[in-house]
Amino acid sequence: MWRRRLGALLLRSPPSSSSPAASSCQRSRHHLLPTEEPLALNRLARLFTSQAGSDGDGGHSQKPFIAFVLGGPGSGKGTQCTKIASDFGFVHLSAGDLLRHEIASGSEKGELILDIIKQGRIVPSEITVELIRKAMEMSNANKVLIDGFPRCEENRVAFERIVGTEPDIVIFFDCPEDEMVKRLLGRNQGRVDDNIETIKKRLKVFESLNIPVVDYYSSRGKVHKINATGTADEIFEAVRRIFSSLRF
Ligand SMILES: Nc1ncnc2c1ncn2[C@@H]1O[C@H](COP(=O)(O)OP(=O)(O)OP(=O)(O)O)[C@@H](O)[C@H]1O
Ligand SMILES: Nc1ccn([C@@H]2O[C@H](COP(=O)(O)O)[C@@H](O)[C@H]2O)c(=O)n1
Ligand SMILES: [Mg+2]
Repeated sequence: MWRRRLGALLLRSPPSSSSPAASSCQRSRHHLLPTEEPLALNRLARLFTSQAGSDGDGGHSQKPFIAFVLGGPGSGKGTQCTKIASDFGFVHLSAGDLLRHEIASGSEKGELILDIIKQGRIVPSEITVELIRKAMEMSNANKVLIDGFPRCEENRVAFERIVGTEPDIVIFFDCPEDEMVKRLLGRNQGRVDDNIETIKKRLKVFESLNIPVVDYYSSRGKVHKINATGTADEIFEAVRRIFSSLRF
């Protein structure tokens, strides 16, 4: 059972050091918020030790099929994920949406996340991975799209460590910067990061931290690169060809 393996992995995880919260991808080691590590590890350890060996929880006994969906800000990840979810029966988990939901909850962690998102930086990996892990557990899905994750090498490593698995495929939407900027400035959804100053920072972070992750998965033969120019429907035709050829 993939969850049981995850439990074992968690219980073997070496303790991380605590440090003041900052954007973890800008730092070189794994960091947790001061109160985060005992909370996360205890909760996870409890979950996986109490459920180990029990398939009667209604959960899937097999690892879900996981597609990471990457691309620059405004490249159309969310738009295409909605279509994939509807046509191919995937659950769509957007890392950005999960973080915004945490902000909306009014939690202390949400205040930290808001501050980082306003700066176009990357939220500490353990926070994001824990939100994704919980959402995966709750959805109980066997096909999952994880949109906007991993954004940096540390995100990637934290996912493998905490969730205990790798993506089956990685979709990469390749879009020119001027097109992404135009789309973001026209999005009009009231996002705190859709202003030209933050967009410039997000583009820099994308180039310096996210592209290396795409390169990593390319070297492992997992990346499907899609030209993200044209209409959303035209792009989805290319997406459809990829998903139609998969065996989940
Ligand atoms: N092919 C397209 N042509 C023109 N506009 C598009 C296209 N695809 C998406 N859009 C629009 O561009 C904006 C950004 O799209 P979307 O939210 O899907 O991007 P994203 O990659 O999820 O961005 P972010 O990383 O900021 O969440 C939206 O307003 C969306 O309606
Ligand atoms: N793995 C992630 C994903 C997102 N963020 C932060 O959220 C912002 C918005 O993300 P979108 O995918 O909705 O564009 C992003 O700019 C980051 O600040 C993150 O830290 N880690
Ligand atoms: Mg999005």
